Amino acid sequence: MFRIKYLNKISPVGTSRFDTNYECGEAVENPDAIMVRSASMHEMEFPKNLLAIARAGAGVNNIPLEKCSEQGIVVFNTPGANANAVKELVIAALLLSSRKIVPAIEWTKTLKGKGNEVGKLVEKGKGAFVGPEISGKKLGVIGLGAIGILVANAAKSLGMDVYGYDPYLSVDAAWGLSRSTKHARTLDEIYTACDYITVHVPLTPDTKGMINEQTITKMKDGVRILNFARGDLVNSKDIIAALQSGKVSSYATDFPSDDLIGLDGVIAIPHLGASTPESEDNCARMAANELIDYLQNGNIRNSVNMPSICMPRDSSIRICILHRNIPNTISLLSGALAESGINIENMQSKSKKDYAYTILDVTGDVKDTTAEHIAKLPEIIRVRIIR
Ligand SMILES: NC(=O)C1=CN([C@@H]2O[C@H](COP(=O)(O)OP(=O)(O)OC[C@H]3O[C@@H](n4cnc5c(N)ncnc54)[C@H](O)[C@@H]3O)[C@@H](O)[C@H]2O)C=CC1
Ligand SMILES: O=C(O)CCC(=O)C(=O)O
Repeated sequence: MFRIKYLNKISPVGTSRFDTNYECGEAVENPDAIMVRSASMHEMEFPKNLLAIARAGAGVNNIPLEKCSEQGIVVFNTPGANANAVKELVIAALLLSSRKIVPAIEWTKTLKGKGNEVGKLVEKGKGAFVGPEISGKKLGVIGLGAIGILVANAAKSLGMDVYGYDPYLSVDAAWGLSRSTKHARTLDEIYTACDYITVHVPLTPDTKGMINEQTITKMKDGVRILNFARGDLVNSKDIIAALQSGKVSSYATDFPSDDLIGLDGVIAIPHLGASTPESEDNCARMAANELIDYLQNGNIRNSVNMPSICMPRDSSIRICILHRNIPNTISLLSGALAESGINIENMQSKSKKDYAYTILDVTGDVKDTTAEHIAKLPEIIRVRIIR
């Protein structure tokens, strides 16, 4: 029996994947795995037996990755599963930021009760809400991952001239990108050329505050900025100053903070990027499948802190070892198993930065003490025997 704790509401399309071998829910104690959306886990103490965390979504800045790696906790996310939902909201925000739609709707509400005068007042007042078309304008997309690519391609089909910047662009992503997207080799190319700039990078120490006074100064006067990635990518104080000076004409964000709410030019949305039934279902399904395959088979797919390994089961006993990425670890492992008379039928080992994962399908007399024996070897973080 595995115990799965939910830290947020997870779509039943995912949770229904767990059969009677699982006890699941928000009240589950001492879990083997956790499913989470945006809840912050930075202050949490993890139980010793916690094997995995699945983020039903893309961003993992709410999870203490290094602490998880050190404790042998595999962290999964669901790449691309909510990308279309975010893309659609970003396209909506491009139009909202251009056409002054939100203040216009608010103003229209003030006409309530004016009776037959409404039509006349509308025609008289609408001039305050003129805003440019997006067609023919330059859009800079920073970060061409699952979301950035969809935004770039959709904007292209709406007639925009799209510039993309991503120094780590994957080959798969490059194949998916419209060929007419202009390749910006530096951020400055985006900043100096674009009328609209949208950010789709993860929040990391490198990207934190990347939109700030210094970078805004390089942008065109009246630039419109969209942030549907993470609030801390943009320095709030600097964007507020730029909105007040008119340098930035609009800031659309999915991450409101107290200082931004209600300011002229700010379009603040309550983190709705992934809030569609389709994306909630996709993320939950993918996250549940990742957990099930890891808990039952030791396979790792879409982990952000450990290498991916998926190996078909070759024998009824599988030994899964998370360890540090240090030379000679594999030979120590195979030596220890040989000493215990255990034969390796099949194995895979992969590393990711400082960590590595080895799966061994074995035959022989694997005792419960075998795991304890292997765990005593240097650089081993966690050993699991799956029967
Ligand atoms: N508003 C919302 O509800 C949602 C927000 N997000 C946010 O959007 C971010 C992106 O999501 P996905 O596109 O699904 O992730 P992804 O991992 O597919 O794409 C991220 C891209 O950013 C690129 N990148 C990383 N550092 C960069 C840098 N310094 N400069 C330029 N490019 C850089 C990577 O190479 C990658 O191609 C997530 O990390 C998350 O924070 C994601 C889903 C929903
Ligand atoms: O689960 C959510 O609603 C948030 C989605 C998100 O921000 C992400 O996937 O990074």
